[in-house]
Amino acid sequence: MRIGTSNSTKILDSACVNEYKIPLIVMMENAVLSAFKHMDIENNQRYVIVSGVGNNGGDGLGLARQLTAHGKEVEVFIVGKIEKMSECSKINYNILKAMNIPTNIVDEENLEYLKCSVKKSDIVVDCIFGTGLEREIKGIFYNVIDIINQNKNKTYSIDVPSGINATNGDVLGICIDADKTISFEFYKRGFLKYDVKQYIGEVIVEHIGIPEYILEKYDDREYITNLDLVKNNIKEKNKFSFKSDFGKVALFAGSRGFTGAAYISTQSAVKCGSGLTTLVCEKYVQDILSTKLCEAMTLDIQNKEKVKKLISECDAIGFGCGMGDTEDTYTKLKYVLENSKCPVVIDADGLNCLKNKKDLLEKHPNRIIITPHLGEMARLTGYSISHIRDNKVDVAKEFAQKYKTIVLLKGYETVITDGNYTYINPTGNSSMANGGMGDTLLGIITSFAGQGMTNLMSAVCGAYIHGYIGENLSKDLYTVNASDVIAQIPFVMKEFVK
Ligand SMILES: NC(=O)C1=CN([C@@H]2O[C@H](COP(=O)(O)OP(=O)(O)OC[C@H]3O[C@@H](n4cnc5c(N)ncnc54)[C@H](OP(=O)(O)O)[C@@H]3O)[C@@H](O)[C@H]2O)[C@@H](O)CC1
Ligand SMILES: [K+]
Repeated sequence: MRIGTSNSTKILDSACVNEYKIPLIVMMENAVLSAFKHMDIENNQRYVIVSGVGNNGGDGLGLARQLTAHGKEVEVFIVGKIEKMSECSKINYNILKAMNIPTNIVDEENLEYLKCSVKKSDIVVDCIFGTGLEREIKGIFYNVIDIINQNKNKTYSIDVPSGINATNGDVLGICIDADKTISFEFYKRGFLKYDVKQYIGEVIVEHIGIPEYILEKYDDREYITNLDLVKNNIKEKNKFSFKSDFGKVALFAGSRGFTGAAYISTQSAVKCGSGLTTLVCEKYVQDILSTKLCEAMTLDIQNKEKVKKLISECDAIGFGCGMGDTEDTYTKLKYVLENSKCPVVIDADGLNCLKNKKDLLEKHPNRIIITPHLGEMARLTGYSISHIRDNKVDVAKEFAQKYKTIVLLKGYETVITDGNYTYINPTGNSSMANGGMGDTLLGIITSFAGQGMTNLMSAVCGAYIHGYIGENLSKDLYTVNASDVIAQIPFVMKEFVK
């Protein structure tokens, strides 16, 4: 699914109209018909359409016609100056007048009447503002939105709940509290903002007849990951394959009190299908884990010669889980990066130790994947956590471009980007918010990178599968732990294999 802003909608609109000669009224009617499918006409009879005078309003006027044609009781309210009505809205307005479908122009005098109609309706369809909302909402527009929110039974918003800035999610004074939002072509970027989730209800993204190749040409390269993309990246195991075909990976993890992190990240890589997995750790961690890890090998990190040989031959390396935020961790990371050529996935203390030494990232462009949570990203960038949360896509992209890394910024709707292409992960839930989950994710991503997926796709597919497993398990489990996820990895990979 594509993510877009007000600007992307404008650019797409003008390309369709000017370059591909699709008249706007054709796209508007497609929008009307697409939205109509989601009006739940089987269970509802009374509709109130509230339209502005821009094209979002035009969508509403078209919907009023379609709903009437299907035998529904429809009342239309228009808010704004009729003389400013957009060309396509006017076409739909004139059709309504010719068909004797009653329309009310909202003013101070009939607000009470609007209130009664909203109260009596099954569904209010909000078509006041869409992507064209530009400034703070005041006066009669404010009152209308307030009346809808206070008196509605249900509200369905067309394209954007009126009052929300589609680009950044700011609420411009007031906004419709939608039960459902039917958006066109793009999941609006503003909907990613955490504070806005409470207003958008269920979001459906509908097509309005624009061919795929035009969308591809004009999209912003920002997407919500879908299952097909993940499936396309998980390949059937060829019957003639050897373990060497599935990647040799090493995990640098663990310290005293944090042996679990080493176990979890290593075992995740094993279960994900890596051909050969080695945990590289301090001797005391090795002594604890070498009996627990049956399939993976272990190596004492002080055995310099063997470590050097291993990392020079590895297909991917995971680094950082439970290692401690120390100078020693930084020295080890530097050594790993300088003596290997493969992708390196860095998490947790591997990131914390970089906070004042990001030049190490610059020295190794195009091979590092970092997987910070908000706190780790704050330490790395110097931005506050709230700034990162509200601007997560921009912050992740900026960092990825500057340091030429893949950034996987964890949180509600994890962001994954190489600075050019960006994916938002839709899977996972709060049942997974417990220790060890990040270690699992690192193991999965390292394994995928070692098996030959691109670094970006390793992170995208890793995040998707990790969240997918957690979400499924949470139907039966109150808390989903890392070991629950690890056990499910091979089953889900089998389910996803093409
Ligand atoms: N390709 C697609 O995706 C297609 C999209 N389509 C639809 O078009 C929608 C975009 O339409 P749009 O560009 O006409 O903007 P829209 O949201 O109706 O708002 C503009 C109006 O609001 C007004 N206004 C703004 N802020 C205000 C404020 N604070 N307070 C008061 N007034 C304010 C502004 O007035 P002005 O600023 O000119 O004074 C103007 O009158 C899009 O969301 C989708 O639903 C389809 O129909 C076709 C294909
Ligand atoms: K709207």
